[in-house]
Order: sequence, then C-alpha cells, then structure tokens
Amino acid sequence: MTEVLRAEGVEVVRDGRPILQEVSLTVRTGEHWALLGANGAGKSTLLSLLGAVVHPTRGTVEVLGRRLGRVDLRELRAYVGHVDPRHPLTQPLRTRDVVLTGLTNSVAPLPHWRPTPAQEERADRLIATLGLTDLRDARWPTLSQGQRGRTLIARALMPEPRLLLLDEPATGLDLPGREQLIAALDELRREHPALATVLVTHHLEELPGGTTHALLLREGRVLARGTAGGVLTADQLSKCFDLPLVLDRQDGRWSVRRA
Ligand SMILES: Nc1ncnc2c1ncn2[C@@H]1O[C@H](COP(=O)(O)OP(=O)(O)OP(=O)(O)O)[C@@H](O)[C@H]1O
Repeated sequence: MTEVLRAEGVEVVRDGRPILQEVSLTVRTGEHWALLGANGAGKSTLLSLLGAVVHPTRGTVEVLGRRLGRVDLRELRAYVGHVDPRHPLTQPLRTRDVVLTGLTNSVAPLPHWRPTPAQEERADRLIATLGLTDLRDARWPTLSQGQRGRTLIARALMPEPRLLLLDEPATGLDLPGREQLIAALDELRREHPALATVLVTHHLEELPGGTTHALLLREGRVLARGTAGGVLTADQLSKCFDLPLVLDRQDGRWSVRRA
C-alpha cells in the first residue's frame, strides 16, 4: 500500500502555547481514519496540517512523499480534497456547477472556464455516488445542509485527490441526513478503493462502518493510534474524553454513552 501522508513529530505552537505535540501519523491508500478528541484537543489544527494549509512549528509533514515547506503548498493541495462545512458560497449556483468548481479550486466558476465532456461526465458520476442526481440542477441556497455537505464532498473529489479530509461533515445534519452522508461515504470507499480519508468528529455515531483506523487526540497529544478495532475501546475513549464511557459496535457502526 502506498503512503499518502506521513506526519512525524509534529508540533504546532500558537501564541507561545503548544497546540499539538509529538504527533505522528501515517495514512496509506485505502485507509479511512477517524480523528477523535474533545473540544480544543487539536483536531482541526491537525487536519489543516494534513491538508497543507498550515506549516508545523516543528516536525515534518509529507503528502505523497513531498515535504511541506520544500514544495509549493498549492502543488500539494492538488492531491488533497478538503471538505469544509463553512464553504463561503453565496451565489445561487446549481449543484452540478458547485461540483465543477472543484476543478478550478474556486468558490465561483471562473469567467472563461468551461468543463470538457469528460469532466462533466465525472461530475455526474460523483453526483450519482453521493445520491444527488435528482438535485443536479437545484440551486445552492435551496439545498439542505446535508445536501450541501454531500455536494461539497463531490466537489472535493473532482480533481481525483488521493486524500480526502472531512472536518465534522455531519455537523447540523438531522438523522436521515447523517445516515445518507454515512452511506455516501461508504459507497465512495467502495468505488474509489485507492482513496484515503481522514474524518474529524466528536461523535462515534457519525463514523461510517468502513472506518479502518483511528487516532485519539487529548490536549494536543496522541493518546492512541492504530486500527479502529484496537483504538476504539471504552477504556481509551473514556481517557480521551475524561468521562467513563461504554461502547457498543453493531453491524460495523459504533455508539457510545456514559457508563
Ligand atoms: N490560530 C490560533 N491561535 C491561538 N490558538 C489557537 C489557534 N488555533 C487554534 N487554537 C487553539 O488550539 C486549540 C486546538 O484547536 P482546534 O480547533 O484544533 O481544536 P479541535 O479539537 O478541532 O476543537 P473543536 O472540537 O472545538 O473543533 C484550542 O485551544 C484553540 O483555542
């Protein structure tokens, strides 16, 4: 399996305060990581590092063998799809046009840019994978939060990234919306077996059954890291969230509550 991402001994200091310390992580093709931790544990900061958005204060981050700081960040970002629920789109674009902006990496379509027939076909395939075919021509302001979330995943996948980063993609979704998103992620993993994903969440109920690995962050440090089965235990999660927890897994999905 190819290494998509390697972070070694990463430290991030902000305002003189360490936010991440001694964080190491290797993600390979076909692996689907969950990044878990309490509020302020450093999850979003770590995801920004992995997405080549920010530099570490110390340590190294390599995306597909290219070292952050040695190559142009824009070059690295081409390999990484980043799904941010705070996408700053205000225009009433149609779903399909939003998906196509993934190719120009712009919020709105560029004035003289036109997709090729092959690119349009890819957009339609991704729209289908994410269960949005009926909404292909719907306009962004009329989409629900869940529909927007799935549109942004299709958008992030347009340039065929090797790594997809998802920052709390189920935030604000109702139960059907969350379940649709999870089904779409599992479908995506089946259709693109070489893709690697890293998903940040506080809630184990939001993890797709196809999650293969997990990393638990506590106060900026790695508490546990490895296969999902080995890391997602009641004992480790209780330490991670400072709360006695019981954990249940059924049909591949997790649920957790206070002990
Ligand atoms: N630019 C910054 N300057 C100073 N402190 C920062 C900065 N960015 C983040 N922090 C602090 O770093 C810590 C980790 O933040 P981060 O957003 O990575 O946590 P998180 O685990 O994603 O939290 P949440 O679950 O609340 O989203 C927090 O205490 C936050 O206040």
